[in-house]
Amino acid sequence: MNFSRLLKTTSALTSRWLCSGRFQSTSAAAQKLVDVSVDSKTGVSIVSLNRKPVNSLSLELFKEFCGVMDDLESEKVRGMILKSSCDNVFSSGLDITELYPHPDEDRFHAFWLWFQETWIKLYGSSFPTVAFINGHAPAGGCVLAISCEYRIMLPYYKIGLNEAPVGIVAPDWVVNSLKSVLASRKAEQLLTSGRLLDTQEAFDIGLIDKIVNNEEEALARSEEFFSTFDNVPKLARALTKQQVRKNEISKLIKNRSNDAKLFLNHILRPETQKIIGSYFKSLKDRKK
Ligand SMILES: CC/C=C\C/C=C\CCC/C=C/CC(=O)SCCNC(=O)CCNC(=O)[C@H](O)C(C)(C)COP(=O)(O)OP(=O)(O)OC[C@H]1O[C@@H](n2cnc3c(N)ncnc32)[C@H](O)[C@@H]1OP(=O)(O)O
Repeated sequence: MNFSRLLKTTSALTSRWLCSGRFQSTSAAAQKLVDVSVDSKTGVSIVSLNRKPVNSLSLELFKEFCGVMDDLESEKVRGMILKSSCDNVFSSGLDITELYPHPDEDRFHAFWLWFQETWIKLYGSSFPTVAFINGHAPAGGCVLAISCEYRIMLPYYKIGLNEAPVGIVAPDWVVNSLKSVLASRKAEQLLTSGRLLDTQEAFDIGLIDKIVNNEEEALARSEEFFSTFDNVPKLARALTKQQVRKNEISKLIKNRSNDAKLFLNHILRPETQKIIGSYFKSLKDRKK
């Protein structure tokens, strides 16, 4: 099966979950979790995550994001910049309330499939993608950033995969996305320590590509990146990118339901619930 078909294909079980209307947000019409605008100068789409206060990643946000990615694919956009509408936070990672306390199993299964779907669409997009990391990007926030092709970050924020210290083990598709950006040894150090790096450290190890001081500079640097493809036929660029990324994506597509079951089992373990619970409490207590 060729890769474009594979991207559209998923197991019957997965399709049933992704296509079912269950877990529809009642306020979806009232509040957009993902905003899209077009930079009139460059024709590039700017996609802003808009789930206040910290863009924690919920099932509803993933669903809306995937819809936006489908639209951008069919409009054949020149490029996309992913950023945040929240002050100081790009994304705070998975919404911990999807994981704790003791999530409803059906919802968690659907939540995980939509997280996978988001990664498949972002990592495998045909058009060029830039993450403008305009705030902190821990855990799932970092996953979104490393799924893009190019990363531009404002100073003095933190980025990294801090799952291990909270008892969470990253799945292989996350590990491999990180290894597509960093050498294996650096990726392992970052994952096993769970350390969050500041902008300068992230730049020094190659986790991000540019540091900018404001949005205007970010748009200019993004444009430099997008214009490197101006003389490359769109289809050849897209197929080449997918050629580089297809093994990881194909592996997940063939293993989606199992991957979801594995994480559900992990999350439901009393020890994992306990660790996530005390982590969440410490997050809340920080402000007291
Ligand atoms: C779990 C699945 C198993 C295996 C999968 C393993 C790996 C897969 C790879 C991807 C998976 C990642 C797992 C995660 O993403 S778990 C989430 C990890 N996120 C974090 O550790 C970040 C936590 N947040 C923060 O550190 C700070 O909030 C932040 C620096 C982002 C912003 O700080 P700020 O001071 O600006 O805001 P706060 O006052 O802290 O936050 C405002 C309110 O929002 C709540 N909050 C913050 N983050 C989350 C979150 N991720 N989920 C839910 N709620 C969150 C915070 O508690 C505050 O609430 P209130 O106090 O106002 O009620």
